[in-house]
Amino acid sequence: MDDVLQNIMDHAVAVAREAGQVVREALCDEKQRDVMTKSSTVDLVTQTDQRVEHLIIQSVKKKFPTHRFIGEESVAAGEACVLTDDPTWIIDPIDGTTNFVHSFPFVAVSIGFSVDKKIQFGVEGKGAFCNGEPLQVSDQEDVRRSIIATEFGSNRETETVEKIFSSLRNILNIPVHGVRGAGTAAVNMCLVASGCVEAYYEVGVHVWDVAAGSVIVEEAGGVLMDVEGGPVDLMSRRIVAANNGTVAHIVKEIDAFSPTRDDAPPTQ
Ligand SMILES: O=P(O)(O)OC(CO)CO
Ligand SMILES: [Mg+2]
Ligand SMILES: [Mg+2]
Repeated sequence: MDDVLQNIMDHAVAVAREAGQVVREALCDEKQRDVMTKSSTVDLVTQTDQRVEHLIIQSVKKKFPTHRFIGEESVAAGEACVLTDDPTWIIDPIDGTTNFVHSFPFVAVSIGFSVDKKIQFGVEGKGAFCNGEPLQVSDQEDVRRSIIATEFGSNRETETVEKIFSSLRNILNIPVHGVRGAGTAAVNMCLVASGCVEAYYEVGVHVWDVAAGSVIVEEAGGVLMDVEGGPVDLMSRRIVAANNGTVAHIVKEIDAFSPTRDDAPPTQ
């Protein structure tokens, strides 16, 4: 990794730790978990999500004034969600806001960095690390001996819920050892990267949920694909992250659908 990228990554790690401390403290303070809603009554946000995103963006702007941002709460406030070739920070200040609101203790600050539309950190084969320890995906080849992670999302339209349950039924009937969900895409992807979950799939995620996790999974030796088996498209709101191509065959059990893309032009 060249010095410029290393410098950017060091800043990302420092600001993520600072943001993590704010989230950790807010978890113990009911006032900082006051809930508001966004696209639906189950799409939650708090002042802490907004405050943490502001903290990260301001900190990065000071050091890298020409860089661009895609931030979950900025997009919710009306900013465009467009990935260009420019250096871009893709930020989810709290991934797992529903967990956060309920003090269910699995949340992540998720920060990805892209140049030329490719997520950069770690792409040069340097590996993925958790507190300095290298991460490695599971070597399990048999999906029947696997744990699969997924989530139910925040879309409660009947047709969507039916498809989510249809996929879940198919996966359970393989049969797999178990199905789990941490309530955060970023943590689910880190569970794949760390080898305790073989695969994670979801339809309905956003680019800020999966940008950072995608490179962590790949650097830990895993594979990414679309839920219909093609190449992953981080703006498509569909993702499979697996330990290897064999377990990734769960794609044939997924009842795929296509939510509105993150980079779709806003409807008037
Ligand atoms: O808590 P957030 O950031 O809304 O993210 C959810 C999915 O969109 C969990 O990954
Ligand atoms: Mg999120
Ligand atoms: Mg979030």
